[in-house]
Amino acid sequence: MKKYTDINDITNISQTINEAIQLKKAPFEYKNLGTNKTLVMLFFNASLRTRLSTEKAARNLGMDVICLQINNSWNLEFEDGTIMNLDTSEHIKEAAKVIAQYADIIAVRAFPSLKNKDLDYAEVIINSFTKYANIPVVNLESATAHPLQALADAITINEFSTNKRPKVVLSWAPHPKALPQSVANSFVTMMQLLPVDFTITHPEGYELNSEVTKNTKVTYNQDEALKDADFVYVKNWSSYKDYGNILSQDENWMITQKKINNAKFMHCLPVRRNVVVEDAVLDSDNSIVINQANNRTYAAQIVLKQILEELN
Ligand SMILES: CCC[C@H](NC(C)=O)C(=O)O
Ligand SMILES: NC(=O)OP(=O)(O)O
Repeated sequence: MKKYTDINDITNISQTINEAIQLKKAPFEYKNLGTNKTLVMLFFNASLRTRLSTEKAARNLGMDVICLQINNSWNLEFEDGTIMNLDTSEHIKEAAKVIAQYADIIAVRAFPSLKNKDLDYAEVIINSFTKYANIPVVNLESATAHPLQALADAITINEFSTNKRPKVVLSWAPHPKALPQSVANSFVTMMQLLPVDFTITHPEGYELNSEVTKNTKVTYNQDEALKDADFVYVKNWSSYKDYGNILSQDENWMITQKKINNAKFMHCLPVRRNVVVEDAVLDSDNSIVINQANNRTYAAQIVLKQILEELN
């Protein structure tokens, strides 16, 4: 693996899932693979799980880790040819090359603007690091994707599946803030690669990018979608069509015990209790969100392992 900015950077998804599950059973088996190698993590936005699980994964492989809240560093310029006499202090061309001298692998979190769809969907920030750093780049959630989250989700579904072709539902839920489509996009992309019966449900106006959803089943009727579900993956996202805007905060889309029945409840976290999902669900045996968050370490570890193997 040369980089992990997109789920399609994984050559064999089922093998990668199985290798991650093996790593989970023996997390220090490759503890010398990353000796004298450094992971530099750059955060333009907040994080808990990604920040901690990715560092844990790197250290499990013997890597050194340096983490920078880069939004507290110099304000970077990403456009070519700009006369930088306003509020940007350093061009990504210099910053990426300088950082690459301190790192063997760079990992970046940069959420979308949710203002400019073309710029966001051009993935300017993470693609600039990939272009100018010339070392492997890992996506810690970018403007349109969260591939490490999706890999952890796939590992979790593999672990908890009780039948060969489980019914998986991605349901939108309300949230007071306008959130990225990144997690939803990557979950949809990952489900399209797995042997699952997959349905997306959301209110009208929340259709995801059709280049992502392709021919995946979509319904505006949440009750119909949730019927006989084995896994219910819940996430809020802002409108793609009416880019970055909140069109609904309909409380009827909040997940309740009554709606979820015996399905396993999944969410990438952080989750707004009693807005996205009621307490009763999160506090029940239906919820596997803690197991799901634990799998973030092994998703990151198998990705870093495959990148290190290519470097060594
Ligand atoms: C992992 C989720 C990160 C982010 N969530 C928030 C609350 O900003 C999102 O929805 O993309
Ligand atoms: N799910 C996830 O990426 O969590 P953080 O935003 O806390 O890293």
